[in-house]
Amino acid sequence: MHPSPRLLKLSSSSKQWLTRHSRDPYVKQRVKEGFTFRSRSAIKLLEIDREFQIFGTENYHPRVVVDLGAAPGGWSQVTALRLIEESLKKKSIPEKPIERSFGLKRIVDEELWSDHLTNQEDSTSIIALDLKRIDHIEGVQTIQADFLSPLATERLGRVLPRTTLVLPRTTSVLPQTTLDSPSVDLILSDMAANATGNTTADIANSLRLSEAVFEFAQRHLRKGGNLVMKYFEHPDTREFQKTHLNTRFKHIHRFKPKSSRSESAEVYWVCTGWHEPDVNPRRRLRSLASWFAGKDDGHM
Ligand SMILES: C[S@@+](CC[C@H](N)C(=O)[O-])C[C@H]1O[C@@H](n2cnc3c(N)ncnc32)[C@H](O)[C@@H]1O
Repeated sequence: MHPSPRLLKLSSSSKQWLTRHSRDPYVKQRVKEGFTFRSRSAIKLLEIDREFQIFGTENYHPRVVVDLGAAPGGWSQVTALRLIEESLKKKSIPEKPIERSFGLKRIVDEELWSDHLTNQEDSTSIIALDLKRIDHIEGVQTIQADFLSPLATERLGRVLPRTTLVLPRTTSVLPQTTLDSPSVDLILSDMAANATGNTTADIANSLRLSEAVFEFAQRHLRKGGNLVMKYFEHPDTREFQKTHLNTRFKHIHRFKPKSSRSESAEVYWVCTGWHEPDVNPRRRLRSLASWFAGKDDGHM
């Protein structure tokens, strides 16, 4: 077969990309059964969820999810669909696995969907942020901002649901004290800075994003909350895991989805069980020893 005239005009790297793209089974998978996820990345999140049940188990039901680096919106679509599925499961309404029915209308009818959005008990909050504009997704609030800018912090702070903690009264004279407590159950970050071609600079940029996500978790992730974050394999990212993630999460897994291209250095941290920093020196020493021995899954 002769290549089309349009293909002939492209550079050889673009041609290679197009050929690889058209043969990629995961690109085909995202346009299955009449519904198109906006990104191939959506399939990676489905894989992560299948492996680690990040959207729900019998006794874990995330209600507030923040999706960072969300454009064009594949992960947010998956999140919206999976949270509905889990809520239907709770109500014992038979759900169909979304791998087999990607379309929202195939999973729930309009009535169930609007019931889900208005029912306080079930209400979920999905907030998606990106430098780029994200087209509307039902059930998802979108923010266009640079996550590293103060504007993003301010806008996220404004839309995040508030959970107020009423502290016990110490005396009847002083007024009751209330505190805003963290409200986020799950943070997703598929953020990736544009590659510069300089590995040192690329790793530094990627670490800056990871550190900002960790700071966000310190302010907003509730106890027991979870985090899924993309990173690029490098000794510096190992160090970041040791000094940051290992001190605050109960379990840390490093997971490379099958749908992630093998030539890409991207991997995902799947971190569960956010907790206060561990101050027991003996336990910290034991965990560090097993970390150095390479036996851990990052568990401190
Ligand atoms: C791989 S894409 C995410 C794909 C997305 N998970 C999906 O399924 O559609 C990475 C995204 O990170 C965003 N990004 C990179 N740096 C960012 C920053 N500082 N603030 C916000 N978004 C950022 C990029 O604009 C890009 O859209």
